[in-house]
Amino acid sequence: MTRLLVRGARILGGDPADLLVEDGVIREVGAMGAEGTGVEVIDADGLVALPGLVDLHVHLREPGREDAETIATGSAAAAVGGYTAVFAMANTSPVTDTAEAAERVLDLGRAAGLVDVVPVGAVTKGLEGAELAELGLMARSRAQVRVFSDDGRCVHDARLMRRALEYVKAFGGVISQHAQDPRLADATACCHEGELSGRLGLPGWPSVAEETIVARDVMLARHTGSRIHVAHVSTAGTVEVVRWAKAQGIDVTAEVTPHHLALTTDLLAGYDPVYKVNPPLRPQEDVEALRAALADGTIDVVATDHAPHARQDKEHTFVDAAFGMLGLETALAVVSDLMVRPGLLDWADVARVMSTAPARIGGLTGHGRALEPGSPANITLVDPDREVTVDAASSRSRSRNNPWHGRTFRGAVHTTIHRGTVTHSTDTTVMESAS
Ligand SMILES: NC(=O)N[C@@H](CC(=O)O)C(=O)O
Ligand SMILES: [Zn+2]
Ligand SMILES: [Zn+2]
Repeated sequence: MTRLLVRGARILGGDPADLLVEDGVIREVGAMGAEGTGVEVIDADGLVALPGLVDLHVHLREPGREDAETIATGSAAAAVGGYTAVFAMANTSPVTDTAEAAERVLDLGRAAGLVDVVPVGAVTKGLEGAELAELGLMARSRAQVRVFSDDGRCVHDARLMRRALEYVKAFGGVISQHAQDPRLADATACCHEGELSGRLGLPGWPSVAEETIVARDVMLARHTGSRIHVAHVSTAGTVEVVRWAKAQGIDVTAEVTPHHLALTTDLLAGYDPVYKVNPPLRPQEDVEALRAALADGTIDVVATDHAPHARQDKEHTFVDAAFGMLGLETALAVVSDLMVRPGLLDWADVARVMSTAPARIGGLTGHGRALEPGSPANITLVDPDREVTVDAASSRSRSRNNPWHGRTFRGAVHTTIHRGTVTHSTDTTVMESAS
């Protein structure tokens, strides 16, 4: 029997307690005596214990672009970031649009063994936006797909979106929408449309291209009685729509990325493609609205949209570079520094937005649970006072498109425990007591 004792962690930032883990399950929580023999002990004095983090939105690139990331390297980055489960988007090659493809992602995740890798199924075949994929077969497969998304592309055909919502309702699924009206923001659009895009001569991506799709989708969710999730919200107007829809009782949830909470469009002035991302970085007013919406619960989740890209795809002129940036290893530090330190969120809120809510939205029962006896031992220990300076070169990701290189954050993941096994630790004092 493998036993692990976490000594004196502040549960959700509250009172300290000991957590005893046996065979992948939390057995006891409280004040425990001497550990006895054969117990691995983690001294968690001063650390905060959260339920293992869950990321609703990552790109792991396997199959097809293993030069940018694999399920194994992405899982390693996830463990470093405090994650115990990640939802792997379907925009791989081939696309995850069949039961077999979804099961393959699941199996590769299990083989890597560091986090639960949960496949997201495509909404439409080949992400082409023309014909629904095999949603029911993916749902009934071993992978039990519950989240469907054409992420990278918008499901822009209202009739298809309506059908998809009706379909997934039958098995409690959800559609995660990449909201980008392709007529208002086409594939070349790469900079928030405003004064700066004009000055830089970059094709503009107006906020309204996101907001109109979200407005349409919440009405389709109301009409169908189904569930919609808005991926990577980037504008204040989208926040208003989501707030209104929730007030109507519409079943909508929303996520924000660490980069949209922290970075603004003026970073594009140097034309550095590391800041090229979809949706684009927005002005400060939007960033502030996003922070406020996360704090007041209008936005449910922080998801990274971890989007690794190989050098040859990213190191181009701005207009030719790929969209996307890394996020898994740094998300908790960004949220700690930007949201917890100024008092916009407390650690119980972080547990909600980075674990409980994403697990619930994605239908994962083994994650996001209270740290109490009987729960699976998915636990993240955070050192709220540790300062870390991000070094892109030391990333576990296979890619280097890291927008945080050189930045210092206060608050860092200390240890990640996945199903009772330590998958990441910054602590050299983790020890096995003599048996
Ligand atoms: N976010 C991005 O800029 N890129 C994502 C796709 C996406 O999330 O839309 C990718 O797959 O690289
Ligand atoms: Zn997207
Ligand atoms: Zn994405």
